[in-house]
Amino acid sequence: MQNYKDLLSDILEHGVQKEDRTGTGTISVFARQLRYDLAEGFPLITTKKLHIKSILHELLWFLSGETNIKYLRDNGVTIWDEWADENGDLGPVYGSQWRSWPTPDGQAIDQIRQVIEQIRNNPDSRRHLVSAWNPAEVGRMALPPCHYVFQFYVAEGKLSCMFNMRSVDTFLGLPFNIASYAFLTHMVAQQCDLEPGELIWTGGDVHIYLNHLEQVKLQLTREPFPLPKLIIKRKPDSIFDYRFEDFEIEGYQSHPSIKAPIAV
Ligand SMILES: Nc1nc(=O)c2c([nH]1)NC[C@@H]1CN(c3ccc(C(=O)N[C@@H](CCC(=O)O)C(=O)O)cc3)CN21
Ligand SMILES: O=c1ccn([C@H]2C[C@H](O)[C@@H](COP(=O)(O)O)O2)c(=O)[nH]1
Repeated sequence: MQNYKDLLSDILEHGVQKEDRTGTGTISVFARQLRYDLAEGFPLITTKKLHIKSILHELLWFLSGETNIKYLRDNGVTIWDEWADENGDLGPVYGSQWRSWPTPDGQAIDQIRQVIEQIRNNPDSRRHLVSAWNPAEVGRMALPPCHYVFQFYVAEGKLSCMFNMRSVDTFLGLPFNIASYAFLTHMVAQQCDLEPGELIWTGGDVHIYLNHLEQVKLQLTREPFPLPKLIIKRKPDSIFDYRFEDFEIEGYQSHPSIKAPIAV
């Protein structure tokens, strides 16, 4: 994960001060990319300890199509608490757009089901896309999608994934997002009888919040460890049948966690 450290250094060196919606203030650069070969290991940040449970439950919750935080709360995950209303609702965020994008004639499109069918039946297609950015519904979302679109690519028996983010909290959000899409790519590959290929992250407004600067500098003093491995213990019947217990991360060696306040 040296390239993640390089990105932090890049922002410290080239970032310009920008005010932001949360009032916290950031230093920010525009448009960056990171690449991970999933055959070389599972891309978990090792220069601080990550809470894998939150990442995996959030992904399973997206895939279930849910947009109420009840499932997360029931599983001890609090990362969406600040954005939910008094009923726990977030509006039509990721899960809703991924699984039931509304059509003008009152139907709904299950983009996840469709993209998996396409990958299986027409792997060479250049249209393996899932979009969470629905301009007609963004106004009703607690937070407009940050990772707003992802694309799969099949070549030589391998499945690669690129995910795009319009806005990136590089210290708190990005390590979660990279791990989450790595899990998703492994799962889709397994479902389509492919090997995992590359994971590519593309970021737009890539920032460090001003109240994360000390944490970032501490992280930059730490040497990365070798990457762990992901083991998926069985092959579920469909992409919607994975359970938390199906996943095991083997050999995750990391430096201690680093606390930081989240900008709301
Ligand atoms: N400012 C901001 N940054 C984000 O990354 C972010 C948002 N807002 N809003 C929506 C979601 C929620 N996400 C979050 C929220 C909290 C943590 C966080 O506090 N992480 C802690 C561990 C917390 C835990 O797992 O319980 C960390 O140290 O990584 C991470 C991602 C990602 N998103
Ligand atoms: O998965 C996520 C979700 C959110 N973020 C970050 C990016 C920004 O710091 C905020 C969103 O604020 P906007 O004003 O809507 O851009 O949350 C993330 O990094 N990853």
